[in-house]
Amino acid sequence: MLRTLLKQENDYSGEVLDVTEYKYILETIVNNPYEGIMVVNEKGFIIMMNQAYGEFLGRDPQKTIGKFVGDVIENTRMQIVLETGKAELLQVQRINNHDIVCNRVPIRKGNKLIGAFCQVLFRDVVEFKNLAKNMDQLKLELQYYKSEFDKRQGTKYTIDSIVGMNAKIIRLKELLLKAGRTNSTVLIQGESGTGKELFAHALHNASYRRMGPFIKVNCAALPETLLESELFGYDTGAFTGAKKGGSMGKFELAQGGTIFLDEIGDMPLGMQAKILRVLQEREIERLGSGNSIPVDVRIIAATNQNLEELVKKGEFRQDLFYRLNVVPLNIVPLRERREDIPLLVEYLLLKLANKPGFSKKQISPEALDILVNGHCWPGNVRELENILERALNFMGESSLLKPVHLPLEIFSKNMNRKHDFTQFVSLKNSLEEIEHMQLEKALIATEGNTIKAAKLLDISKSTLYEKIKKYGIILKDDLSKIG
Ligand SMILES: Nc1ncnc2c1ncn2[C@@H]1O[C@H](COP(=O)(O)OP(=O)(O)OP(=O)(O)O)[C@@H](O)[C@H]1O
Repeated sequence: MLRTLLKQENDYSGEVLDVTEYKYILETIVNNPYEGIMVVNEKGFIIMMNQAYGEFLGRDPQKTIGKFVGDVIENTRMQIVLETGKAELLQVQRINNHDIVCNRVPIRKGNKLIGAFCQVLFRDVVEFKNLAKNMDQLKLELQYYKSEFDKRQGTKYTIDSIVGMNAKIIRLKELLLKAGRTNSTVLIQGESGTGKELFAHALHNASYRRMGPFIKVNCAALPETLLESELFGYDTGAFTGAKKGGSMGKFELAQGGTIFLDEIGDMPLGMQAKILRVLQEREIERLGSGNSIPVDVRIIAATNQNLEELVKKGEFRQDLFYRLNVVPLNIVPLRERREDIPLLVEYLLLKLANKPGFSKKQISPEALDILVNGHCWPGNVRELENILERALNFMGESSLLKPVHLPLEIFSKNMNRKHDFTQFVSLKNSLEEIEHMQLEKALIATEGNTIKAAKLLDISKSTLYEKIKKYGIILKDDLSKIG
């Protein structure tokens, strides 16, 4: 019948097994030395027992044939399986002082139950427990690597995270989307804190590689020898202390995804030659191995240095520069797109509000005016983010970010600034505004010490208290509560 089945159900064009071969295969399976197998008829009499089961019982299997199963095997439940007709899988059964793990399965011919078989999967539950333990361990390891992998991917930013309506930023976003459709190498240049990494994340997420890994390498952070093994991995014995079995490098980890070579301008010349080779050949060689491994990786490089200048000085390879600069993205410094500052402030205040300990705050027009017009932003968006975070720390319970909450150097530079929005403010109001600011500033500078603050402002302590009351300044021991 099995033979007919094979003939009917298989389109398999190879040779069909004949009955003798089939019998041989089945016998080999039944007699395999790793698994005890026993078969009973519908009445519970043993009709087959393999050598492995016999050895485990310490009996000659042939001599068990025809005996009632309950007389041969301790704690057997074969009769129950025959009664219920239900399989019992992965059951623990105590035999010869061992807790074995077995399957008990009924055998049917049509609707009729004609017997059952038992399969000993583990001769001791300890074996099984060890396996389960190993599996738990593997599950934990898998979870760990998964979370590490997700962390490495860490591409939480998309094109929508790039805030800005400046024409150059819009053009850059368009370029980014176009580059997302290709596999071309991208070189992102821009001052520190302009958002180069943000653009790299967004590009990865805008590309077909978004489901693949995003692997970042800081080329400035490691000495040449370490950088090489970090990038290309190594084989067993590549150097003293090399892990047995070797290790994958970042290029291999980035297979199918993107590798982000940050601070490429700081890469040593020797390494530059090796990166050039990867760009040309699209393959890498682990340290200490003669074998090439093909890599399917998109390369994004970034630097805050002027690479062309470095090329002129002989500190950066010209050929590598050309290879990297296929799609150039030059990020505009913040001082050249001041019109984006209000948008960025709004976005960053929201972003900060999600951090523990912070809540949503508004910014006063005066403070915003200072941020837009009163500072040159050498640290770009990162500096703006830091300044806002610092201000939130100073503000305490106050809901409005005022100039006084800005860092001293920015605040003092802008003390006399005529705010753009100030059209016709009564003299009384503007004087009060300045007085209020000065009071808060002095209290911040003296960490809430009223004697020192009064001295700084050249007024008496009682006048200081009067004014504190007038402007509703909350004095708390904690400086951060001054609002
Ligand atoms: N256009 C933008 N919109 C929103 N957030 C931005 C923008 N540009 C930068 N940021 C934020 O500013 C911070 C600094 O950005 P990022 O780390 O990408 O700068 P970078 O140019 O890579 O800096 P570095 O050269 O120092 O490595 C990040 O928190 C980033 O999210």
